[in-house]
Amino acid sequence: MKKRALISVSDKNGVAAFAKELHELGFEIVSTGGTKKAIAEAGVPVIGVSDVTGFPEILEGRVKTLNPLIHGGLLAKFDDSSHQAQLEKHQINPIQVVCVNLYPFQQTIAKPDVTVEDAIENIDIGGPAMLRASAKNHAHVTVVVDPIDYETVITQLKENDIVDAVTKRKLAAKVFRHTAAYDAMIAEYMTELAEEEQSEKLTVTYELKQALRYGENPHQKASFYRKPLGSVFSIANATQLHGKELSYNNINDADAALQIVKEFDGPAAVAVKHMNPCGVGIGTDIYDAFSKAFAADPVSIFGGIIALNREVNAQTATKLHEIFLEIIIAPSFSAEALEILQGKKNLRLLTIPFEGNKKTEKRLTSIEGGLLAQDYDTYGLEEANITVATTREPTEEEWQSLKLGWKVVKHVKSNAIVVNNSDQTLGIGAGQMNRVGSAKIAIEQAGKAVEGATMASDAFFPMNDTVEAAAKAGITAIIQPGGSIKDQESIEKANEYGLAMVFTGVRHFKH
Ligand SMILES: NC(=O)c1ncn([C@@H]2O[C@H](COP(=O)(O)O)[C@@H](O)[C@H]2O)c1NC=O
Repeated sequence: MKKRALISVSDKNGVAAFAKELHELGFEIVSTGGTKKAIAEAGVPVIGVSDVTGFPEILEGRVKTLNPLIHGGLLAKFDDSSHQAQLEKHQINPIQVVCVNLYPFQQTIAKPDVTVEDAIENIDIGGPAMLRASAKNHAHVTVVVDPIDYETVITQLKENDIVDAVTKRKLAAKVFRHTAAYDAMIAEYMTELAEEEQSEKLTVTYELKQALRYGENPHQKASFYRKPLGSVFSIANATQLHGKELSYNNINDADAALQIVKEFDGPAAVAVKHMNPCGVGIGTDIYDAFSKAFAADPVSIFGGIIALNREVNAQTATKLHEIFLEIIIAPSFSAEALEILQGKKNLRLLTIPFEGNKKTEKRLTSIEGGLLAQDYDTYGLEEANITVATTREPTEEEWQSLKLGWKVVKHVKSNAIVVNNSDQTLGIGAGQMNRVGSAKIAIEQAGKAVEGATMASDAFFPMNDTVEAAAKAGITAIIQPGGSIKDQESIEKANEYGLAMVFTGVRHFKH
C-alpha cells in the first residue's frame, strides 16, 4: 500500500513544493478543497478528502475531514495488530505524514472592522482535531504545523526514508503548543465577548520575541515573549534603529519609562534607573523637557533609560549625546538626531508608536507557584475626590507642581515620595521601608531647590513626621491620599507650618 500524506492548510506558502517532494518520495497526497487546488495547479497528483471519505465537504467547510476514514488513519498504531485489523476491516488507509495549519483566527480578529460572525467562522475545528490526533500518535505519524519544518521532514525522508523519533516528538510538542496558543487566543476573545471579568482559568498566550543573553543577572537564563495583538504602545512593539541587543533589565526599565511618559500630553522626558524615575521634566518643547529631566538628577541619569514623547531633534540629540545612556525611546528621531546618536556604538535607539496607546490588558506578575493579575493603575486625579485638608489652599503654581508630583509618584516604588516644582522632579525617595525615610532621601536629593517645592506621597502618612520633615526643609505644599486614622495630626502639623495639603482620596502603591 502506498504511504499517505494528508495536507490541509490555510497558509499555502511552500505547500505545493512540499507536496511535490512528498509525491516524489512515493507518497499519495490527500487534500481538502483549496489545498488540493493549489497542489494540483503545481502539477502534483492529489486526491480529495471527499474521495477518501465518500462524503462531500458540507456546511461551507465546517465539516470536511471530521470523518473516521481520516481520523482512523491518523490514530491507529502501526505496530498494533488489533488496530491494523480494524483498519483493514473498515478499509481505512493509515496516514504517515500530516501537514495542517489553521484558519487565521488571530489575523482575523486583528482587523479593525472584524465582525463576530467572521471571527467565529475563523475558529478552526477540523484542523486542530487532525493536528491533535496526529500529535497524540506521533510515535507513528509525522505532523507538521509550521511551514518552517517542511525542509527538515523532507531531508530526513530523503536520507532515511523515515523521520526520526526525536524529531517526531519535537514536531508533536510544537503542535500542542500551537493548538494550545490557538485556543488561548479564542478563549481570550470569547471571554471578552462574554464580558467576563474574572474567569476560573487564565489562558493567555505569548510568542517568543527574543531569546535573551541572560536575565536580571548573567547566571539567570531568560527570554522575552510578546503578547500577540497586545498594546502597540509597548517595548514589545518597539523598532530598534541602532545599538546593542536589548537586555532583560533594559526591557523592564524601558517598560517603566514608557508607563511614566504616557502620563503626559505635552512635551515630556523621563529618565529611569532600576525601574524608578530619577528625573522627569516637562517643557515648552522636547529639548526643554529633557533639559529639566537631566537637571533633576544629573548623577543618577548616568547609564539610564530615557523616554521622550516627541521626536528627538538635533538639539536634543546633542545634549543626549553628552551623557552615557543605555536606551533612548521616542516616537521618532530626525535624520540629523539619528546621525548624532548613532555615533555611540552601543546606545540603543528605539521608536514606538505613541498613538493608540489605550491599555485594556491586565498586569500579570508571577510569584513562585502562581500569578497575580490586576488592572494597570491608570487612575488619574479626579476633581470629585480631591479635598484641601489644610487652612491654606495651594497657590496656582503649587497646584501645577502637585499635579506633576502626583503623576510621577504613582510610578515610584513604594514607599514613594517625590519632591518637585511645576516642571521637573527635584528629589525622589523610592522603595524605603518607612515613609519618612523616603521623604528624607527625596529632600536631601533636592538640595537647595527644596525651598518652595512641593511633595507627593503615594500613600497616606501614618504619622505627622513626614509633614514635619517636609515643612522644616522648606516644602510649601503636599499631595497625598489621606485616610490615615492620624490624618488630623498631619493636618495640624501642616497648618502649624502654613503648608497647603491636598488629599486625593486614592493611593498609588507600586511594589
Ligand atoms: N472542518 C473540517 O473538517 C476541517 N478540516 C480541515 N479544516 C481546515 O481547512 C483548512 C484548509 O482548507 P482548504 O484546503 O479548503 O483551503 C485548514 O486550515 C484546515 O485546518 C477544516 N476546517 C475547519 O474546521
